[in-house]
Amino acid sequence: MSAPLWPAPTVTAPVTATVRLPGSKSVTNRALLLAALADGPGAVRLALRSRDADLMTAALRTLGAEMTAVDETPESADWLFTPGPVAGGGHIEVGLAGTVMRFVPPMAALADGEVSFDGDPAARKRPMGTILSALRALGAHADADTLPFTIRGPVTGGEVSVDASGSSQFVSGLLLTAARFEKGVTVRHVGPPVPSMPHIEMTVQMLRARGVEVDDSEPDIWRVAPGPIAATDFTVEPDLSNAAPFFAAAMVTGGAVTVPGWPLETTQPGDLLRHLLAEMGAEVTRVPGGLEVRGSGTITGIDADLRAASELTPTIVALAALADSPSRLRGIAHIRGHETDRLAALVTEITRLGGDANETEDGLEIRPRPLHGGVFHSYEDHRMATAGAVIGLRVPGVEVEDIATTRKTLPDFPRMWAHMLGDMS
Ligand SMILES: O=C(O)C1=C[C@@H](OP(=O)(O)O)[C@@H](O)[C@H](O)C1
Ligand SMILES: C=C(OP(=O)(O)O)C(=O)O
Repeated sequence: MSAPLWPAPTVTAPVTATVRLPGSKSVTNRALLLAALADGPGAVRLALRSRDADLMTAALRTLGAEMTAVDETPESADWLFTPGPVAGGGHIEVGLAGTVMRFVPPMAALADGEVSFDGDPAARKRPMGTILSALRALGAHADADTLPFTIRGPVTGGEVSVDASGSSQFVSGLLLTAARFEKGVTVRHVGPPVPSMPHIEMTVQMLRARGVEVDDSEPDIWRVAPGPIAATDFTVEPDLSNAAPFFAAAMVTGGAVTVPGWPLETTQPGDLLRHLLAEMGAEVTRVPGGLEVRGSGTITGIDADLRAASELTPTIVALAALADSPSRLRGIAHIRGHETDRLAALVTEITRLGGDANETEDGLEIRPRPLHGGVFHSYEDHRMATAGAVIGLRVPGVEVEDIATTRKTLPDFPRMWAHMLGDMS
């Protein structure tokens, strides 16, 4: 059965809007897990509500966390935690969430009893072997190398070598729980470069903010000392990566989009949009309390290494397909293991609309050509769906299949998109 089609709105006038974004998926899911492991009652405020965040809260409850949502809106919740021992015996559904499938198993290895994991059919294809072998090396039992699997502790911790070139989440997952391992952990990466390094910095910074001792002074080695994780009252930043399609709307239409609450300093890789979009021809300005992106309507192609911010690739590709010169994106071989094989999916969908793109060993080449309408498939990938919406702004007749898949990290993308466009479409 095919998913419903969403006619992407096309606009001719410049889009001018302020777009308030809900909390970061990456920060929310780290903060929730750390609050559940903390040494006392704490709070996670303005936590994202979305499929990935809901999967994390359900997983933590399965592991015994006592948590109550207060001040709920459709987009956010303030969670109050009363931590207790990690409980085994349960089953956890990870959906298609990398942060749940890679961050929760190390925590489950603290439980006294088995914990089983499964996820969407597409999740069974995502790489898991690296973190499951690492958990085995640290004392736990894991009965498979992909979903579904069962974890049984105890995990004692110690030293482990991993090849994290497939995902930074292998490192983040081990570090997040490691302070609770008897011996802490030393993770040594051996292999091609680790992608998405800002996400590891996010992990390290959030651990340090909770009193955990982390040594990252040597490249590719992270040491976490055993000890308590301090309880905090913590507020989640807006999701800067999710700003990408909205800023892209300003660029495609020659308008201006402002995102309030853009932090002055952050570990979110979405902050790299400031440089990437400027390089593609946007005027990017910090305005009081936010960030404004203004487009001229003309987009310049880009030659960029996106390894640090690989989750921005689908939006950058949508812009590149509408640019006035070719683009080359490098350093992103590992996104073949994201929600879908993003390199293949982007080439297929851009080509389907009359565009010209190809895969390289570690990225994509895009040569702009006039595009026509058609179905843009989303492959259960929220960022593929929003890339289709961006192209549809300029190309009439684009229909995005399964726009609801955007619920992975945004509670109501179609409403936000319509709100941004006002009555222009
Ligand atoms: O730790 C995180 O929150 C994330 C890390 C990155 O994963 P990869 O290192 O697999 O790219 C990123 O792409 C993903 O969206 C979120
Ligand atoms: C790669 C992504 O997600 P995940 O956290 O599931 O890895 C993403 O959001 O682009």
